[in-house]
Amino acid sequence: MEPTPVITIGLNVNHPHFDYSMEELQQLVVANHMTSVATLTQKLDHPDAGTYFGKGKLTELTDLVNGTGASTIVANDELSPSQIRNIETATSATVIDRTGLILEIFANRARTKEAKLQVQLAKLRYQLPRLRTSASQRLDQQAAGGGLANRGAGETQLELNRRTIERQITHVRHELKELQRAYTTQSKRRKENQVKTVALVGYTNAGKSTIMNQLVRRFGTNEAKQVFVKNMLFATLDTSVRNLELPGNKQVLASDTVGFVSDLPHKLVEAFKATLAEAAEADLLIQVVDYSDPNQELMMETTTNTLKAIGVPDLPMITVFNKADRTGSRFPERTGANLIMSAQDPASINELVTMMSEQLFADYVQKTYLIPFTAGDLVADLNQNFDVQATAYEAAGTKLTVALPATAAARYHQYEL
Ligand SMILES: Nc1nc2c(ncn2[C@@H]2O[C@H](COP(=O)(O)OP(=O)(O)OP(=O)(O)O)[C@@H](O)[C@H]2O)c(=O)[nH]1
Ligand SMILES: [Mg+2]
Repeated sequence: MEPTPVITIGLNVNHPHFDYSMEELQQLVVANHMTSVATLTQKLDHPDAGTYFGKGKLTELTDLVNGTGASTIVANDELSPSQIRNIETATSATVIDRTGLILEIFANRARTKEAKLQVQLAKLRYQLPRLRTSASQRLDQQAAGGGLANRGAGETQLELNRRTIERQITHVRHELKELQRAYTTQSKRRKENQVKTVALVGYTNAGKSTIMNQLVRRFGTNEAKQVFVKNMLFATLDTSVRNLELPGNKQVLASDTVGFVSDLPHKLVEAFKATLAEAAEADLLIQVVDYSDPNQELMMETTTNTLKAIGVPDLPMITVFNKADRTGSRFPERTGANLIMSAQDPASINELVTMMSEQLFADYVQKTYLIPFTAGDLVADLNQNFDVQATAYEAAGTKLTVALPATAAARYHQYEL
């Protein structure tokens, strides 16, 4: 199927990164299987309350619609319902705003039950106020035309629609709660098992899923389970968790999360709070940045703000400047908790894993034990669960040098040399 041709429009109201946000709108359009055939922008002190653009620009837009034959207009801002309707009336084209566009992408891309419910909830919340405004304006028109009887009927219909949506919202929230209860149980079990968790977070298209796949390929306990990678905004919408075993028998759960974007609709941030709970509870965050993108600072700022908005606390973080192969920079190159790297480069992945290990297993201690031959099971235990660095067989038993968490070391205290 050919992508739908659209016209992208934007209003520059003192926007510090206006050009970039328009560029990103083009990519969002592509992610929704559309293509922008023309762009129209205007600089104003404030949007026109009724028509977004000023009068002259609106005429220009109408001409552009007629000239290009595009039947859809995509606006770079969230529009009011009356702005949408007025532009549609003037141009005879369908208008989608930035929030509606992102909601559509998410709706088409959601795969798991939870993601689908989250998106559905966000859509319903987006519709609710729109329903009220548009319907009440219809009521005004009816009232102007006379007939009080009509007005009553209209109100009833409006009430009915609103109640239907509210009921759906309640229903979806209930289903989500059920799912989250299951999730909480899982996460509690993980905590009890003291398995360390890391979450890959960052701007959409930075390479989070690619890094996840490299980690799974090299350290995964179930190699087949790769995650979806694509050069497209919002390739990942669900959090996927994978088991890793880092060198030294170090168990780690890694989660790949939904990417962020500037001006991510508030309703969606809300909606993905639960999905991103994985990140909120992680022992370590790996923020992935596209080092080859000139707008990387803005992207990092957006990531920080979004993490804050969804209530992720200040967690230990490694910042990965990815796609260095597309820049002139040397890689892998580490400075403190920052790593310049490429997801395609095995040495980079090794360096990242070293950094992860250092952060996650800082509470590991090194011990030397002498395990009598009568307690041979313990030797197998230590080998299976921890990082055994040296083994020697002596007359009194097996001598092992092991790196292990302090809490576990307490269990073997009596054998310590
Ligand atoms: N050249 C180069 N390309 C990369 C690198 N890492 C990822 N990519 C490419 O960047 C694109 C996006 O990668 P993903 O891993 O899907 O990005 P993501 O951060 O998971 O994106 P979302 O799921 O949309 O948030 C894909 O085309 C990858 O092949 C890298 O180190 N170098
Ligand atoms: Mg991804």
